Amino acid sequence: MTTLVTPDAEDALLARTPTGLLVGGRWREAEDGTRFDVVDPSRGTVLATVADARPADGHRALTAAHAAQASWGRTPARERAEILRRAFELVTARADDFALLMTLEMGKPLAESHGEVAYGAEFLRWFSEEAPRVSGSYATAPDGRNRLLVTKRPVGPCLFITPWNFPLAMATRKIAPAVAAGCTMVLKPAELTPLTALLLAEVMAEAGLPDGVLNVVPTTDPGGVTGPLLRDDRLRKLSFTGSTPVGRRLIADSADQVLRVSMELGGNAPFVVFEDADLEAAVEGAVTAKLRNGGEACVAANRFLVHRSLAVEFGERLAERMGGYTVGRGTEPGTRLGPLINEAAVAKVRRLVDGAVADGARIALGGRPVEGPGYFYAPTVVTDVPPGAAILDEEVFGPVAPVITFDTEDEAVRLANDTPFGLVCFVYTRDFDRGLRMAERLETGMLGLNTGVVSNPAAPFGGVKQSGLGREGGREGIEEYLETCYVGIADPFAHTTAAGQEAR
Ligand SMILES: NC(=O)c1ccc[n+]([C@@H]2O[C@H](COP(=O)([O-])OP(=O)(O)OC[C@H]3O[C@@H](n4cnc5c(N)ncnc54)[C@H](O)[C@@H]3O)[C@@H](O)[C@H]2O)c1
Ligand SMILES: O=CCCC(=O)O
Repeated sequence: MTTLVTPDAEDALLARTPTGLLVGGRWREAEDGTRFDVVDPSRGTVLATVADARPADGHRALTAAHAAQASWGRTPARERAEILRRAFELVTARADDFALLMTLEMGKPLAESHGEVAYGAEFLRWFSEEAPRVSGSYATAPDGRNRLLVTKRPVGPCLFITPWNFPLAMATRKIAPAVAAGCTMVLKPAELTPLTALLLAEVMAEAGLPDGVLNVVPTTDPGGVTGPLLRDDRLRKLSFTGSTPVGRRLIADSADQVLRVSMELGGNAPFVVFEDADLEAAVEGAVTAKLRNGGEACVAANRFLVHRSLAVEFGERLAERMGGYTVGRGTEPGTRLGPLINEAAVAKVRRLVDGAVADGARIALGGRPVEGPGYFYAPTVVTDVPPGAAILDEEVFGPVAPVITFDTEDEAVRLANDTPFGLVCFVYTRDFDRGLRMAERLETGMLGLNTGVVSNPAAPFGGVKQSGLGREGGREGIEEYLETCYVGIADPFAHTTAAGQEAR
């Protein structure tokens, strides 16, 4: 079989990728020397073994971050910006390495991994430009007397917990604003995809990040390593990206220290197609919103709500387009859909699809795992899904598009909002007023109007309801890492002479 990358090139990259813990600028083994396997989801075989941090390693990492905080926080913003800019250039220069590593450990096709390199690197560039723009204000109180000086300072040492689905971008989306703001960090990457984060840490050091500013502790015991850090009063902030159940628990665990928290959690995105939509554009957007990252994205369209007058044709065209996707290992030419992350993910998708069929839905495409090694599930379109089916309530996190119908705008709004999540909605309509009405009526942090992609480092990414707290990216992203400090100053004219008072 031909591949875009030779096995030798894969081995060479894996051999030069760090596999230790990064603590205080030094690569080291776990305290008890344990390591864990990183698995290739397209084959089920072991790619590498990585040091498996223990609670003592997490403690050391926070000690290093805490020790580095004071001098890092005082480093001029321009210097921090230049480190980020160099990191952007280094990641871009090593795009082939980052892309291949993500394809190997996470499974997405190489072309998509390259897309993530560009996306992830852009957070470094965007926040290199934001770092020198942090500013405060000076004002006179409304009664004309005291002066109000408002400044910003770094929050302090942060803990980052990231998921496996975007191994680079979910890390840079946190690291870049933290560096820009002057915070130090402990990063715990997902145990399924630690290699990309470790390579990124190496590149950040090469870009000039001082020792101890970024510490990385992969572990198979995430609760055991991060729990004590949340209770340690040297930590000032937690930023988490992952599932809502884990996020909910981490918010509770952060309450003891009253930590600042940012939460990027799960979604259940509706993709609404009105009767006046450009149908071809809607199908195109639907394929992107569904199959980007193989459907393993928090912003993946999870429910297709289509006006009854278009539903049959939409379902047929969607099935035709998704059926054209070649499934395979991400390094093989022509592959457009890679494997799911592991066996449990395949079992979950299977349960949801089989459950919908048992409830009366119809399979228009696919509907089953792909035979053979690895964790593949065929592109799938399910139509006539009845209300109440679990597939409409849970994040599918796979290449499955359930289609349901509606008759009126009010019904579309009711169905779209009928979820505890509120991350993103997609709306297709040629009526701009209707688009704006939907932007105001839908309970969501983000809305794609006639587009299937909203993710952009220059935009505030985040959700409402149980999809999270706070925003990443955009002008807002750096604020998550800054504290506001206000200094009240006595009226500078209060004790001046009569002449001085006149000058007031
Ligand atoms: N809103 C967003 O920006 C966004 C982005 C990517 C993924 N996600 C969501 O993430 C989920 C998929 O990712 P996942 O399966 O890796 O999620 P997950 O919640 O299982 O794991 C996320 C991270 O949390 C860690 N973790 C798990 N249990 C923990 C514990 N008790 N204490 C501390 N850390 C713990 C994991 O090791 C991993 O690093 C989906 O729900 C997806 O929607 C959201
Ligand atoms: O999985 C969620 C994050 C995806 C994105 O940033 O586009």
